[in-house]
Amino acid sequence: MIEAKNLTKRYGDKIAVQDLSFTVKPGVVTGFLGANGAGKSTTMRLLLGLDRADEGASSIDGRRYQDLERPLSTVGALLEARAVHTGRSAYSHLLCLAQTQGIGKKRVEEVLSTVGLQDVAKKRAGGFSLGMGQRLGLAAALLGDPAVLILDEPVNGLDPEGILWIRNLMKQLAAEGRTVFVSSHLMNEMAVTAEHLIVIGRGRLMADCSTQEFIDRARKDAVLVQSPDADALAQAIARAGGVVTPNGTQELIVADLDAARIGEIAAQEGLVLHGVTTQRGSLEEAFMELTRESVEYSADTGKGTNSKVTGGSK
Ligand SMILES: Nc1ncnc2c1ncn2[C@@H]1O[C@H](COP(=O)(O)OP(=O)(O)OP(=O)(O)O)[C@@H](O)[C@H]1O
Repeated sequence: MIEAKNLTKRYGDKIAVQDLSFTVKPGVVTGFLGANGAGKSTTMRLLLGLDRADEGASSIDGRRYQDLERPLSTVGALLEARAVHTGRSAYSHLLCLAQTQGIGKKRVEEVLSTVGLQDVAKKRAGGFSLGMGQRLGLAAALLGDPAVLILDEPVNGLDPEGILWIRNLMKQLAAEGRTVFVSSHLMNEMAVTAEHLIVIGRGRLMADCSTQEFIDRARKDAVLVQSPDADALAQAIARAGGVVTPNGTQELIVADLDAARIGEIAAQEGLVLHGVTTQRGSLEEAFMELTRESVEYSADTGKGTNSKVTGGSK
């Protein structure tokens, strides 16, 4: 389990992370979502003791990262895939890492095969593509068979097949009971990967809830209604509490009432319906909107001004 309590990190005048508190539980993939520059990498560096928080504290399995006796066996991290000694082969890179923590050769071979690099294990890591570099970084994270994984934008540079592969791997690692904390700026990717989401904007917590809850809350569905009796139907829908926007002479866009209810109203009123289609709002758009609100709020001076966005998020 990962815990962050009131984490704040400043770089000069710039506040990268502000009073951030959350808990990441084992058994599910938790997505760490935020626009570029929201503070995801900074938070992950703080969790891993690579940077010092100005205020607040964090722990992994109840202990500060610095106090872990065998860090690689407790928490595996993927921060920067390119941080590999370019002249070394993938195998020797992993072997060097393994030897610092008393991990054997067999485990090196195992993780190379888990990430699908067994055939290029003896090749120079410097010549690897970005996607292969990500796989190697992931192999390093898995080396100590850790119960906690912290992965910063792991799908970066991967092709669609690689993205699917890493998505399934993360789910499998979580299903094994591990804590999997993965950052991304891509809402749609997180929607299909993570069961729980921690969303930040400008270093502040905006949401901490299940992915389904976030989607339900963020999405504004509308219903497209086609009818030769559009005017009469519009009035009946409005009386029932729907918000109607005419869209041409025979079309209405309705908010705040679902398709089934609209069908019932038409039947009750004896009005002809040609079509009733629920239009799902784009998740990516909803996320951008949420992020934009937080940016505007925090730019606004006031403390705690993002409470509107965080409201009911637990
Ligand atoms: N070492 C640093 N010195 C100064 N400013 C920094 C430093 N590291 C991060 N920042 C700033 O802190 C803010 C948060 O950056 P961070 O990299 O944590 O965001 P992020 O959410 O990971 O973004 P991205 O998705 O682009 O990686 C940004 O405005 C960034 O410019």
